[in-house]
Amino acid sequence: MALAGVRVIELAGLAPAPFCGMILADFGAKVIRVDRTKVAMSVDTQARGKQSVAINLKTSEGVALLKKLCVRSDVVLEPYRTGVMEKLGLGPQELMKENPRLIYARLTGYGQSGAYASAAGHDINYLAISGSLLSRLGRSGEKPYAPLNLVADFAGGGLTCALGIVLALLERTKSGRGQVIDASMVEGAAYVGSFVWKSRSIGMWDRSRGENMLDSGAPFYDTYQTSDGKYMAVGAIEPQFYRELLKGLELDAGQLPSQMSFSDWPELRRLFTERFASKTQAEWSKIFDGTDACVTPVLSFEQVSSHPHNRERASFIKDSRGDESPRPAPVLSLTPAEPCLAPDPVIGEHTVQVLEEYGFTSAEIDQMQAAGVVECNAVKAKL
Ligand SMILES: C[C@H](CCC[C@@H](C)[C@H]1CC[C@H]2[C@@H]3[C@H](O)C[C@@H]4C[C@H](O)CC[C@]4(C)[C@H]3C[C@H](O)[C@]12C)C(=O)SCCNC(=O)CCNC(=O)[C@H](O)C(C)(C)COP(=O)(O)OP(=O)(O)OC[C@H]1O[C@@H](n2cnc3c(N)ncnc32)[C@H](O)[C@@H]1OP(=O)(O)O
Repeated sequence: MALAGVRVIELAGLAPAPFCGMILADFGAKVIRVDRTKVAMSVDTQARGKQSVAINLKTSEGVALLKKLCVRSDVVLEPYRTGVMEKLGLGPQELMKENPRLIYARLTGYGQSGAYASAAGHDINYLAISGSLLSRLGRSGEKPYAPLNLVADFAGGGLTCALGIVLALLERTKSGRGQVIDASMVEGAAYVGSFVWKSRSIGMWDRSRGENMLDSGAPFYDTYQTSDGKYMAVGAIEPQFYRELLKGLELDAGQLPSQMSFSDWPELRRLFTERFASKTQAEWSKIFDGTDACVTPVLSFEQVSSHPHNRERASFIKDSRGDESPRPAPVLSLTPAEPCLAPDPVIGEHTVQVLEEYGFTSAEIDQMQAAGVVECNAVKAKL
């Protein structure tokens, strides 16, 4: 796999950093998640392929231990509020002094500087501050709407940070040096939203929220309920695809206003709504599959892996417990990801194994466990 041989120390966080760690693990990195001790259960639902070491960083021995792990690692990924790592004596200066090749990835909401740097926040706040995004999301006449926590946490945060890490690893092959990555979810989300910013120049966002072509304003770019309470997604933007949409809906283009007549959009939407409500999702799929109308069923969790397209590409995988999740993307022809199918690690499951790999003796591990510096839960995990 592309990242085989790369060692990552991931400090346990909420959502974006775990996703970043999972991407690296899926593509072959050895990812060691550092959990707190005395925690009943991990909230990391994106722990695929990771190992867990439980270290109490509120002890000087725990801090010294983490430093030792970082000396022999390629990447440290930290998800804490600005200044937390420095307070622990684990800031970039300390860790990179001992390992100048270390890539120090800091994944935060607001970045390492600026008025909000040390404030608490979540996806919705980062999306709000990114400006172009939250202010533009939502239906006409309604308040802004946050679309799950996908944009800031995962696209702007976890994914962007993973890109930064891979870029830094690539650069290190030339300079031999690591670097600090300041991955701010506000900036990552705004960057993901570059299209919104840069397409203002062609008038894409001249109208109010929810009244433009791609923000649910246009009737040909929206979802419609079917007679069985399911939905179809319509993305028939280009005229040739729009013609196919009308054909499938059995609407006569000659009797309708022009596609791009804003003032007629409400009437067109009413017509489309009425038509879609007359058949089931399966019936509409049969009509539109194999056409260029850009009309697809809105699939539920239950439907997704059995949809013919996803099934053919094996786009969803099942782990050893039978739980389904998306296959890692993209697909690399030479070194594809090989996602681990074993259950996620419990906290401290790999403490002994990892510390032994990093050169600690059994006696040293026992001593740290007795002193409450580390927690080893391997036996519990096998029960
Ligand atoms: C919208 C998403 C968030 C969704 C998350 C939800 C999925 C989950 C949130 C709550 C979960 C539920 C809850 O936990 C209760 C149940 C628990 C049960 O086990 C499972 C079911 C639950 C219902 C559970 C279910 C779900 O998991 C939840 C609902 C997001 O937007 S995520 C993005 C958040 N933002 C960031 O990541 C930006 C950067 N980070 C921050 O700004 C802050 O970290 C943050 C997130 C604001 C949290 O601030 P906090 O004050 O709590 O922490 P920090 O200031 O960062 O400091 C960390 C302190 O911890 C110390 N520490 C770290 N590691 C160790 C260690 N190994 N040993 C000892 N101590 C450690 C560190 O030194 C800091 O200590 P100090 O405060 O003293 O400096």
